[in-house]
Amino acid sequence: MSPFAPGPVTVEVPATSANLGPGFDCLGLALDLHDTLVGEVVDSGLVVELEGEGADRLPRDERHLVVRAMRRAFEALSVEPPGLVLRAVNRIPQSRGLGSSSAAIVGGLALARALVVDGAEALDDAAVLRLATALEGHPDNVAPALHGGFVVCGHDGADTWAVNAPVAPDVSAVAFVPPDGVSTEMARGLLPAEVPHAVAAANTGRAALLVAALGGATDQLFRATEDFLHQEFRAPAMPESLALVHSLRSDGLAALVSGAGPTVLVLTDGDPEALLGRCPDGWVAHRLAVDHAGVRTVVS
Ligand SMILES: Nc1ncnc2c1ncn2[C@@H]1O[C@H](COP(=O)(O)OP(=O)(O)OP(=O)(O)O)[C@@H](O)[C@H]1O
Ligand SMILES: N[C@@H](CCO)C(=O)O
Repeated sequence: MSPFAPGPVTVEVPATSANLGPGFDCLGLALDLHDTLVGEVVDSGLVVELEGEGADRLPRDERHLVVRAMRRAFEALSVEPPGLVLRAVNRIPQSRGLGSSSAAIVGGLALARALVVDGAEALDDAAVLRLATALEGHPDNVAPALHGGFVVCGHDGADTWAVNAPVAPDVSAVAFVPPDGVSTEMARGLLPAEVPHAVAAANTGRAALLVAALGGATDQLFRATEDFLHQEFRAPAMPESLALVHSLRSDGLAALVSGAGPTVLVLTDGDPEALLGRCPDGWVAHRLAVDHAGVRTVVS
């Protein structure tokens, strides 16, 4: 009997915003903007069809990140498909700090396990989180892409963990996406090896406050999105993003650099429409609700 489920199988995977200000590498939020992946096991070969964001740039062979993630999942499940077709409709802007690589990784792992009979039991969410974190290098985008909602997460040499925390129903976000990207790898290279104890202490307080603020104490969102660990260090790679963050914050708005940037995200418990006029020329503004589902298989 074939170990593979009859295809094609479709998964949808959300964009994510990591850090959210002070939660460097440990806080992330899933957002209502999705890539769609359709996969099928066939007799031979590899076909990759792309539409939308990155379709003119991304490789259409084994180097494609979704394909690499799928291969990793098949390996973990001890199966090897004779051939594979992947169709991707990409809506998440890439290299902008909205978790596109994590969406590709989590989407690829989820798609592969859905293509294997009993794959979801053999490769459960905890296993997907471990594999995805290993591929991405840190968990704060992959965890919300997997689970949806607001996630507190971390990893060390032995363990990877992710816990959902509540989000007040009136919280939503506006993302201001600049025309040019910055690679996460490059942005991580700008960070210092050490910070003073007082800086670490201040940042810890803001991160803890953010959990309470998103959970309902929304009058604290402005203070709770203050960061001391990464945003300013990355300014040389994204000066316009930092200028926009400063300008929005000077008006009391809970603005932050999304992930490794350069997108600027504003968290609000008010009318997001009112923020759209702050979008710089040439940038694109997205009003984004919180995604509570995480990656999901679409049953047609
Ligand atoms: N949908 C996709 N399909 C295939 N590869 C992708 C896809 N999305 C991203 N990638 C790969 O990941 C790279 C971008 O990853 P990077 O971590 O730099 O940015 P990001 O994930 O968009 O931002 P952040 O991690 O700050 O949220 C792209 O250059 C591409 O190689
Ligand atoms: N925590 C990560 C998120 C981007 O992937 C960073 O800021 O580098």
